[in-house]
Amino acid sequence: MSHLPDSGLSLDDLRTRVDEIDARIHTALMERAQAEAGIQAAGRAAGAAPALFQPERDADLMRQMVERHQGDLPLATVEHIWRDLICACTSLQADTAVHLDGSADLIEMLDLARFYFGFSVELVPGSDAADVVGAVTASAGDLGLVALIDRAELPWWRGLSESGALVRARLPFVILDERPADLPALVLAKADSMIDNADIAVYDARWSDLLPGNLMDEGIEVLSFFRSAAGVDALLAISGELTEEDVRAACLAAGAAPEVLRRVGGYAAPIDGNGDPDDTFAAEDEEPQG
Ligand SMILES: O=C(O)C(=O)C[C@]1(C(=O)O)C=C[C@@H](O)C=C1
Repeated sequence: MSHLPDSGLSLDDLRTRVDEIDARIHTALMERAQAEAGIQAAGRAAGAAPALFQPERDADLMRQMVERHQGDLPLATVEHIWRDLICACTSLQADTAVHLDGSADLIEMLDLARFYFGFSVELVPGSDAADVVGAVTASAGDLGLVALIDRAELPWWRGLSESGALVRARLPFVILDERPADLPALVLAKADSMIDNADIAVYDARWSDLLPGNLMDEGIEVLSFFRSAAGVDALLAISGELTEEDVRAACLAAGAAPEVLRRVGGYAAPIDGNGDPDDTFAAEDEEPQG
Protein backbone atom coordinates (compact mmCIF):
# COMPACT_ATOMS: atom_id res chain seq x y z
CA MET A 1 0.00 0.00 0.00
CA SER A 2 1.53 3.32 -1.08
CA HIS A 3 1.74 6.19 1.37
CA LEU A 4 -0.24 9.37 0.64
CA PRO A 5 2.00 12.43 0.34
CA ASP A 6 0.40 14.83 2.87
CA SER A 7 0.11 12.70 5.97
CA GLY A 8 2.64 10.01 5.26
CA LEU A 9 -0.11 7.52 6.13
CA SER A 10 -1.46 4.81 3.84
CA LEU A 11 -5.06 4.91 2.58
CA ASP A 12 -5.91 2.07 4.96
CA ASP A 13 -4.37 3.96 7.88
CA LEU A 14 -6.28 7.10 6.97
CA ARG A 15 -9.56 5.16 6.74
CA THR A 16 -8.90 3.61 10.11
CA ARG A 17 -8.30 7.10 11.46
CA VAL A 18 -11.58 8.36 9.96
CA ASP A 19 -13.42 5.37 11.47
CA GLU A 20 -11.98 6.20 14.89
CA ILE A 21 -12.93 9.86 14.59
CA ASP A 22 -16.45 8.91 13.45
CA ALA A 23 -16.84 6.64 16.46
CA ARG A 24 -15.74 9.47 18.77
CA ILE A 25 -18.13 11.93 17.11
CA HIS A 26 -21.00 9.42 17.36
CA THR A 27 -20.29 8.72 21.04
CA ALA A 28 -20.12 12.46 21.73
CA LEU A 29 -23.44 13.02 19.94
CA MET A 30 -25.15 10.36 22.04
CA GLU A 31 -23.64 11.85 25.21
CA ARG A 32 -24.83 15.30 24.20
CA ALA A 33 -28.38 14.01 23.63
CA GLN A 34 -28.34 12.51 27.14
CA ALA A 35 -27.06 15.73 28.68
CA GLU A 36 -29.73 17.70 26.86
CA ALA A 37 -32.44 15.27 28.10
CA GLY A 38 -31.04 15.90 31.60
CA ILE A 39 -31.44 19.67 31.17
CA GLN A 40 -35.04 19.22 30.05
CA ALA A 41 -35.78 16.82 32.95
CA ALA A 42 -34.28 19.28 35.45
CA GLY A 43 -36.44 22.03 33.96
CA ARG A 44 -39.57 19.91 34.27
CA ALA A 45 -38.70 19.00 37.88
CA ALA A 46 -38.46 22.73 38.61
CA GLY A 47 -41.93 23.18 37.15
CA ALA A 48 -40.83 24.66 33.80
CA ALA A 49 -42.33 23.50 30.53
CA PRO A 50 -39.79 21.82 28.19
CA ALA A 51 -37.72 24.65 26.70
CA LEU A 52 -37.65 23.89 23.00
CA PHE A 53 -36.30 27.17 21.85
CA GLN A 54 -34.00 29.42 23.83
CA PRO A 55 -32.65 32.04 21.44
CA GLU A 56 -30.17 33.55 23.90
CA ARG A 57 -28.69 30.13 24.73
CA ASP A 58 -28.65 29.18 21.04
CA ALA A 59 -26.84 32.44 20.28
CA ASP A 60 -24.29 31.70 22.99
CA LEU A 61 -23.60 28.23 21.54
CA MET A 62 -23.14 29.69 18.07
CA ARG A 63 -20.80 32.41 19.35
CA GLN A 64 -18.62 29.77 20.99
CA MET A 65 -18.61 27.79 17.75
CA VAL A 66 -17.53 30.78 15.66
CA GLU A 67 -14.72 31.52 18.13
CA ARG A 68 -13.49 27.90 18.09
CA HIS A 69 -13.72 27.34 14.37
CA GLN A 70 -10.60 27.00 12.22
CA GLY A 71 -9.50 25.12 9.14
CA ASP A 72 -11.10 24.54 5.75
CA LEU A 73 -14.41 23.03 6.82
CA PRO A 74 -17.10 25.63 6.03
CA LEU A 75 -18.43 27.20 9.22
CA ALA A 76 -21.96 26.94 7.77
CA THR A 77 -21.60 23.15 7.66
CA VAL A 78 -20.80 23.05 11.37
CA GLU A 79 -23.60 25.52 12.13
CA HIS A 80 -26.12 23.38 10.27
CA ILE A 81 -25.01 20.15 12.01
CA TRP A 82 -25.48 21.82 15.39
CA ARG A 83 -28.83 23.29 14.50
CA ASP A 84 -30.08 19.89 13.34
CA LEU A 85 -28.70 18.30 16.49
CA ILE A 86 -30.30 20.82 18.85
CA CYS A 87 -33.66 20.54 17.09
CA ALA A 88 -33.53 16.73 16.95
CA CYS A 89 -32.84 16.62 20.70
CA THR A 90 -35.53 19.14 21.60
CA SER A 91 -38.05 17.41 19.34
CA LEU A 92 -37.68 14.31 21.51
CA GLN A 93 -39.19 16.30 24.38
CA ALA A 94 -42.19 17.79 22.58
CA ASP A 95 -43.59 18.25 19.09
CA THR A 96 -42.99 21.78 17.89
CA ALA A 97 -44.00 22.78 14.38
CA VAL A 98 -42.54 25.67 12.40
CA HIS A 99 -45.06 27.74 10.41
CA LEU A 100 -43.67 29.15 7.17
CA ASP A 101 -44.46 32.42 5.45
CA GLY A 102 -45.94 31.28 2.14
CA SER A 103 -45.46 34.66 0.48
CA ALA A 104 -41.68 34.09 0.33
CA ASP A 105 -39.87 32.10 -2.35
CA LEU A 106 -40.67 28.48 -1.45
CA ILE A 107 -37.24 27.00 -2.13
CA GLU A 108 -35.42 29.74 -0.21
CA MET A 109 -37.86 29.42 2.67
CA LEU A 110 -37.53 25.63 2.80
CA ASP A 111 -33.73 25.87 2.65
CA LEU A 112 -33.76 28.29 5.58
CA ALA A 113 -36.23 26.22 7.61
CA ARG A 114 -34.32 22.97 7.11
CA PHE A 115 -30.96 24.64 7.75
CA TYR A 116 -32.07 26.05 11.10
CA PHE A 117 -34.64 23.50 12.26
CA GLY A 118 -33.36 20.30 10.67
CA PHE A 119 -35.49 17.40 9.54
CA SER A 120 -36.98 16.40 12.90
CA VAL A 121 -39.35 19.34 13.04
CA GLU A 122 -42.67 19.51 11.18
CA LEU A 123 -42.94 22.42 8.72
CA VAL A 124 -46.41 23.90 8.15
CA PRO A 125 -46.88 26.18 5.13
CA GLY A 126 -48.90 29.32 5.84
CA SER A 127 -50.38 31.70 3.29
CA ASP A 128 -48.50 34.81 4.41
CA ALA A 129 -46.75 36.44 7.37
CA ALA A 130 -50.02 37.42 9.08
CA ASP A 131 -51.13 33.79 8.84
CA VAL A 132 -47.87 32.73 10.54
CA VAL A 133 -48.44 35.24 13.37
CA GLY A 134 -51.95 33.80 13.88
CA ALA A 135 -50.72 30.19 13.85
CA VAL A 136 -47.95 30.84 16.41
CA THR A 137 -50.35 32.80 18.64
CA ALA A 138 -52.90 29.97 18.55
CA SER A 139 -50.33 27.21 19.21
CA ALA A 140 -48.93 25.89 22.47
CA GLY A 141 -45.30 26.50 21.53
CA ASP A 142 -44.84 26.47 17.77
CA LEU A 143 -42.42 28.75 15.95
CA GLY A 144 -42.98 30.94 12.90
CA LEU A 145 -40.59 31.90 10.12
CA VAL A 146 -41.29 35.17 8.30
CA ALA A 147 -39.19 36.47 5.40
CA LEU A 148 -37.85 40.00 5.92
CA ILE A 149 -38.51 42.23 2.95
CA ASP A 150 -37.85 45.97 2.93
CA ARG A 151 -41.26 46.99 1.69
CA ALA A 152 -43.89 44.63 3.09
CA GLU A 153 -47.20 43.93 1.39
CA LEU A 154 -48.97 44.12 4.72
CA PRO A 155 -48.00 45.34 8.22
CA TRP A 156 -48.08 41.78 9.58
CA TRP A 157 -46.23 42.85 12.76
CA ARG A 158 -49.36 44.61 14.00
CA GLY A 159 -50.51 41.12 15.05
CA LEU A 160 -47.52 40.60 17.39
CA SER A 161 -48.20 41.03 21.10
CA GLU A 162 -46.88 40.14 24.55
CA SER A 163 -49.80 37.73 25.00
CA GLY A 164 -49.23 36.12 21.61
CA ALA A 165 -46.34 35.86 19.18
CA LEU A 166 -43.19 38.00 19.37
CA VAL A 167 -39.99 38.31 17.33
CA ARG A 168 -37.40 36.04 19.03
CA ALA A 169 -34.55 35.59 16.54
CA ARG A 170 -33.15 36.99 13.32
CA LEU A 171 -31.73 34.75 10.59
CA PRO A 172 -29.20 34.13 9.24
CA PHE A 173 -27.59 34.30 12.65
CA VAL A 174 -24.00 33.89 11.47
CA ILE A 175 -23.17 36.38 8.71
CA LEU A 176 -20.89 34.81 6.09
CA ASP A 177 -19.90 36.16 2.68
CA GLU A 178 -21.09 33.02 0.97
CA ARG A 179 -23.51 30.88 2.82
CA PRO A 180 -26.39 28.54 2.08
CA ALA A 181 -29.83 29.41 3.43
CA ASP A 182 -29.31 33.17 3.42
CA LEU A 183 -32.93 34.37 3.15
CA PRO A 184 -33.25 37.23 5.69
CA ALA A 185 -35.99 36.22 8.11
CA LEU A 186 -37.38 36.56 11.62
CA VAL A 187 -38.30 33.71 13.95
CA LEU A 188 -41.54 34.24 15.87
CA ALA A 189 -42.36 32.49 19.14
CA LYS A 190 -44.67 32.87 22.11
CA ALA A 191 -43.47 35.39 24.68
CA ASP A 192 -41.32 34.22 27.58
CA SER A 193 -39.47 35.79 30.45
CA MET A 194 -36.19 36.23 28.56
CA ILE A 195 -37.57 38.78 26.16
CA ASP A 196 -35.94 41.70 27.99
CA ASN A 197 -32.42 40.25 27.68
CA ALA A 198 -32.17 40.50 23.91
CA ASP A 199 -29.25 42.46 22.39
CA ILE A 200 -31.57 44.08 19.86
CA ALA A 201 -35.12 45.21 20.58
CA VAL A 202 -37.84 45.20 17.92
CA TYR A 203 -40.61 47.81 17.80
CA ASP A 204 -43.86 48.27 15.91
CA ALA A 205 -43.95 52.01 15.09
CA ARG A 206 -46.53 54.02 13.14
CA TRP A 207 -46.42 57.51 11.69
CA SER A 208 -49.06 59.46 9.78
CA ASP A 209 -46.18 61.04 7.87
CA LEU A 210 -43.32 59.79 5.67
CA LEU A 211 -40.66 57.47 7.04
CA PRO A 212 -37.57 59.64 7.66
CA GLY A 213 -34.47 58.62 5.78
CA ASN A 214 -32.05 59.21 8.65
CA LEU A 215 -33.31 56.76 11.29
CA MET A 216 -30.06 54.80 10.93
CA ASP A 217 -28.14 57.89 12.08
CA GLU A 218 -29.98 57.45 15.39
CA GLY A 219 -29.09 53.75 15.57
CA ILE A 220 -32.47 52.57 14.29
CA GLU A 221 -32.66 49.94 11.56
CA VAL A 222 -35.88 49.66 9.56
CA LEU A 223 -36.40 45.90 9.25
CA SER A 224 -39.49 46.35 7.10
CA PHE A 225 -42.08 49.00 6.36
CA PHE A 226 -45.57 49.32 4.89
CA ARG A 227 -47.05 52.42 3.30
CA SER A 228 -50.74 53.28 3.19
CA ALA A 229 -52.83 56.42 2.74
CA ALA A 230 -52.80 56.70 6.55
CA GLY A 231 -49.00 56.87 6.70
CA VAL A 232 -46.25 54.40 7.44
CA ASP A 233 -46.02 51.26 9.58
CA ALA A 234 -42.43 50.32 10.38
CA LEU A 235 -40.80 47.37 12.09
CA LEU A 236 -37.76 48.85 13.82
CA ALA A 237 -34.65 47.30 15.38
CA ILE A 238 -32.60 49.20 17.95
CA SER A 239 -30.21 48.44 20.84
CA GLY A 240 -31.96 46.40 23.54
CA GLU A 241 -30.26 48.55 26.19
CA LEU A 242 -32.48 51.52 25.40
CA THR A 243 -35.72 52.19 27.22
CA GLU A 244 -38.92 52.85 25.30
CA GLU A 245 -38.49 56.54 26.12
CA ASP A 246 -34.96 56.46 24.63
CA VAL A 247 -36.35 54.84 21.48
CA ARG A 248 -39.05 57.49 21.20
CA ALA A 249 -36.42 60.19 21.65
CA ALA A 250 -34.26 58.58 18.93
CA CYS A 251 -37.27 58.58 16.55
CA LEU A 252 -37.95 62.23 17.34
CA ALA A 253 -34.30 63.11 16.73
CA ALA A 254 -34.62 61.49 13.29
CA GLY A 255 -37.70 63.59 12.56
CA ALA A 256 -40.47 61.10 13.27
CA ALA A 257 -43.08 61.32 16.02
CA PRO A 258 -44.54 57.81 16.31
CA GLU A 259 -48.23 57.66 17.16
CA VAL A 260 -47.77 54.01 18.06
CA LEU A 261 -44.55 52.60 19.52
CA ARG A 262 -44.80 49.04 20.87
CA ARG A 263 -42.06 46.60 21.79
CA VAL A 264 -42.80 43.43 19.82
CA GLY A 265 -39.74 41.30 20.55
CA GLY A 266 -36.00 41.17 20.27
CA TYR A 267 -33.14 39.03 19.10
CA ALA A 268 -29.50 38.19 19.71
CA ALA A 269 -27.17 40.31 17.57
CA PRO A 270 -26.07 38.27 14.54
CA ILE A 271 -22.36 37.34 14.52
CA ASP A 272 -19.92 38.21 11.76
CA GLY A 273 -18.55 34.76 10.85
CA ASN A 274 -16.10 36.24 8.34
CA GLY A 275 -13.84 38.00 10.78
CA ASP A 276 -13.76 39.04 14.40
CA PRO A 277 -16.37 36.97 16.27
CA ASP A 278 -17.06 39.94 18.54
CA ASP A 279 -18.15 42.06 15.60
CA THR A 280 -21.90 42.23 15.31
CA PHE A 281 -23.90 42.76 12.17
CA ALA A 282 -24.52 46.31 11.00
CA ALA A 283 -27.20 46.92 8.44
CA GLU A 284 -25.52 47.91 5.22
CA ASP A 285 -28.42 49.11 3.13
CA GLU A 286 -29.68 52.63 2.79
CA GLU A 287 -32.70 53.60 4.78
CA PRO A 288 -35.91 53.21 2.77
CA GLN A 289 -37.86 56.40 2.13
CA GLY A 290 -41.50 56.19 3.16
O1 LIG B 1 -29.12 24.78 27.40
C1 LIG B 1 -30.32 24.51 27.54
O2 LIG B 1 -31.03 25.07 28.37
C2 LIG B 1 -30.93 23.51 26.65
O3 LIG B 1 -32.12 23.29 26.74
C3 LIG B 1 -30.09 22.80 25.69
C4 LIG B 1 -30.23 23.28 24.26
C5 LIG B 1 -29.19 22.50 23.42
O4 LIG B 1 -29.54 21.48 22.85
O5 LIG B 1 -28.03 22.91 23.39
C6 LIG B 1 -31.61 23.00 23.80
C7 LIG B 1 -32.42 23.89 23.19
C8 LIG B 1 -32.15 25.33 23.24
O6 LIG B 1 -32.57 25.94 22.05
C9 LIG B 1 -30.74 25.61 23.53
C10 LIG B 1 -29.95 24.72 24.16
